[in-house]
Amino acid sequence: MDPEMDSQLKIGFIGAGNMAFGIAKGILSGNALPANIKVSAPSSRNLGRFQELGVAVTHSNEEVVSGSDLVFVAVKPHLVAPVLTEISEHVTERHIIVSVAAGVTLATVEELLPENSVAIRLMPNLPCLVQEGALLFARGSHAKQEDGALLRSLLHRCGLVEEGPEAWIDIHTGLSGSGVAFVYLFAEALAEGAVKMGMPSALAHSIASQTVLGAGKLLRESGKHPAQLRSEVCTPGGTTIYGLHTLEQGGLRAATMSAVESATERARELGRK
Ligand SMILES: NC(=O)C1=CN([C@@H]2O[C@H](COP(=O)(O)OP(=O)(O)OC[C@H]3O[C@@H](n4cnc5c(N)ncnc54)[C@H](O)[C@@H]3O)[C@@H](O)[C@H]2O)C=CC1
Ligand SMILES: O=C(O)[C@@H]1CCC=N1
Repeated sequence: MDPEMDSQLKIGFIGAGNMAFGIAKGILSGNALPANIKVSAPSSRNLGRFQELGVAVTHSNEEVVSGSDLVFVAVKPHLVAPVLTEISEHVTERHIIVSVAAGVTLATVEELLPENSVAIRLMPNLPCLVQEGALLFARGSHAKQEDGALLRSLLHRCGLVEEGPEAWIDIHTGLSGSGVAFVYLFAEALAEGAVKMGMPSALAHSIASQTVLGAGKLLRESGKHPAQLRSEVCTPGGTTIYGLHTLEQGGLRAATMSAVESATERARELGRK
């Protein structure tokens, strides 16, 4: 989409939580204008920070739908059905409805919207806030390639945006939607290890976050397999291989694989509700 169109598209958010805020911030760092964005939530609690972005806020979901071309549904998964039921009569063929709810399938979304509605399922993650998200979307049965292209263009400043089959969305939820929390747990443990060895906590946390950032940036920018980079850090008989041996004994690799598996299974379970 050309930047001109990008700046004219009317964008709505139903739900004013952490993920809506992350996507809104990412979008606003591109060509979208705050005046073209409207957000709804039942209480004013979370709306203040959107107002600080210059975005219009309301308590009416209907108002968001009526005034938008593309609407992100960013409520908790169990609220998607009641919200779609509520807005359904206001959804027309001009709308693109984008659900970011974990687990909720395109079939469920399409069933609750008028026939032939354009629906897209998107799984973002919280680093959209700093334009380093990892987002995967799948198009519903009436969403054309150009609808996907429009969404991709809108989100391009949120981070890496990929399209795939719907079956991969739950996996991406475990890998990346939830995966960021797994990385935070690891970062916390790194820092706590340093605190245990006598380093002041603030410095340990600052160095741990820079270590995660630097490792991630090098991994992405080098395009190397993580095992290759890991071997480049390891001096034979040096410190790293001793530490890695301890991590393997603690089952970090198996535990991490199981974490992605559990989160994926949970997303699938949420989708069956
Ligand atoms: N937080 C994250 O890292 C990620 C969250 N998601 C998905 O995003 C969705 C939202 O998650 P969060 O932002 O974390 O939740 P949150 O609890 O921070 O936000 C939910 C928002 O929905 C609003 N809301 C509640 N009932 C509503 C209604 N009837 N109409 C309009 N708004 C209503 C709440 O006031 C709140 O502002 C979930 O479905 C989750 O699966 C997806 C990827 C990552
Ligand atoms: O925990 C959750 O269910 C959501 C989906 C991915 C990240 N947060």
